[in-house]
Amino acid sequence: MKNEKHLRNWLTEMNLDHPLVIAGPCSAETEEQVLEIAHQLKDSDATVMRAGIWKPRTRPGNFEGVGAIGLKWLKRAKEETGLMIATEVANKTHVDLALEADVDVLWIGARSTVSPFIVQEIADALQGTDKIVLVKNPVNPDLALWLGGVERLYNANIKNLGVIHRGFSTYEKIKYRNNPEWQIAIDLQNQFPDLPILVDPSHIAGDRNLVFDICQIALDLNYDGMIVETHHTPDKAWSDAAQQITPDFLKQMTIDLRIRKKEGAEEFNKKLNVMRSKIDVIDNQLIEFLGKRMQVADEIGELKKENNVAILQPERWNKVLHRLSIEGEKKDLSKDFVERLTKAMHEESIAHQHKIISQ
Ligand SMILES: C=C(O[C@@H]1C=C(C(=O)O)C=C[C@H]1O)C(=O)O
Repeated sequence: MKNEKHLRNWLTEMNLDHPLVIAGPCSAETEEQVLEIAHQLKDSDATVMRAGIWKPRTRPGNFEGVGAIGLKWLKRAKEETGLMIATEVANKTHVDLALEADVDVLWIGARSTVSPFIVQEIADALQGTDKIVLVKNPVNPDLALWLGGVERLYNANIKNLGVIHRGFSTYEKIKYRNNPEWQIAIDLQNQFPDLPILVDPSHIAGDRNLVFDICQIALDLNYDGMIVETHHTPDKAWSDAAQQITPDFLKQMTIDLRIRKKEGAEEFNKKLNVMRSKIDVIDNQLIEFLGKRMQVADEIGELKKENNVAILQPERWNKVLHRLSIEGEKKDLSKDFVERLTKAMHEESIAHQHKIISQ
């Protein structure tokens, strides 16, 4: 699959003057709930209403979705409000039932994207459909697996495609439920600038108080829209209560979010170019200094070789890490960034010395 302009046709044809909004509850719970939310979303920016019908949870024993009956409720919501409807599919039966109910947008969940078997089954069941199919990132930070999922659909002649960035699982506790790892989505956009990308702030955040900020970051990174869990009484939701927002909150949020221009005017460009040349000079210096650092690491490697001393020196390495994190703090660099940078430098100097010692 190559990037092609036509990848965004389905989105362009929606003719929206704002980012695409897909909103609705984590799970369809009752017919009344689905219809109530649909009517509250009717005069919002939402074009599509979402609701989970089948909800396999991390651990069994929780509410696992209402099943196929929920599709009837969604269909009724569509008839009454004109909203398009969306749900998650995870196997051929789901696809067949969703197509029968004329669901407009189908998405593949993060736990399905990890499995090429499942994605292929879904792709085969959807073969040639003109429905919109969105692929959530896999739970693990693996861009090839994510794109592989999209490609399986593309190869099954499904042309209305997009991706949803919902963040990645981590073992350590972090501020977010799922780590956004924005760089992965940026890499995806670099390879496929015309493949529509939506943010799922609800699953990244796990907390409704963070939803706005995540949407703003995504818009600043040129995302095309958002899929947001929205419930009329979020605290009473049967699943993911903490991360759902109300339709009113959504309406205010889409007013408050700042949509920035892709490019600026002439005066802006002049100033920008001056600043960018400064960055270019500094980047060159950084590379030059890194090269110099590696030359010294090479000399240390020669010395270690002559004296038969191990490459990794944990005590020295810990001192370097500690010293640079203090220096970084003084320069207003985040601890996390300095740590990652220092580790990357260390890895490179270990690789250099390894090459020397094994010669
Ligand atoms: C350069 C050395 O080798 C390794 C690389 C280090 C670094 O890049 O700063 C530090 C300690 C060693 O693990 C060294 O021993 O000083």
